[in-house]
Amino acid sequence: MKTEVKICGLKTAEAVDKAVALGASHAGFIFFPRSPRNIEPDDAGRLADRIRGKAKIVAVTVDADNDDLDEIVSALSPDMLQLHGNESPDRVLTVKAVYGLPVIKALSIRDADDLRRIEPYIGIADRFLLDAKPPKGSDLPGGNGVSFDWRLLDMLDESVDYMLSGGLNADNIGEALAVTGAKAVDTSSGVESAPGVKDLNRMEEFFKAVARAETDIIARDGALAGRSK
Ligand SMILES: O=C(O)c1ccccc1NCC(=O)[C@H](O)[C@H](O)COP(=O)(O)O
Repeated sequence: MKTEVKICGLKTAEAVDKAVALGASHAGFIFFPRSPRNIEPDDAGRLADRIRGKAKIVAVTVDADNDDLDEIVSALSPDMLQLHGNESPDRVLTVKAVYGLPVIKALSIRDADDLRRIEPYIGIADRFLLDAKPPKGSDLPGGNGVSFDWRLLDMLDESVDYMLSGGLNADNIGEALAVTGAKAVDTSSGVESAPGVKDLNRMEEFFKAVARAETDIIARDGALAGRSK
């Protein structure tokens, strides 16, 4: 099956068009003023109009209140909301009820206890984005370009629908997919030339690396199945 790819932190028409041309399943827009990827809702809405129906439009917010969400949802008309702060399961339920949109709940992972924090959201969040814990000193909850130990995901129930995130780039996505078997991945700084500046060549390299990994995994699984006959 084709891996879903979310490109996050899009800010320009060139990057948005390229993401979709390369086959991105999701396009993420960041609404967090401290981020180098922050975008005004109206600007994001204009960019999203270029690709509506071709990739899912995701509004990424951090502990946003309803006033902020009202403005973002009305300007962007997203397909999904990504809640990337400390939103509780109750808050996720409220956001879903108020906006009638599916929610991706982002969780930051460093160890097994962090992964267990997924439990109260199961059946509430529509999808999870498993990102690395921000490094000490970072004032961004995401987009930090760091990975977590992917082997932790061995303990995750197979029914959990998640996107693998955190420090993914063309050099490590093959190993990340081989270790986790993730069906969906997310990248931001790994396809940038500077914070907030998407690099079209790096985006292309990322998609090529995903395609190579898919071929390798099919070959590996085929060889394993052959051996067990
Ligand atoms: O990317 C940001 O600047 C950001 C800021 C505030 C909240 C979330 C943010 N990013 C969310 C994402 O979905 C990123 O793609 C994810 O954190 C992975 O980023 P990276 O490690 O740079 O690939």
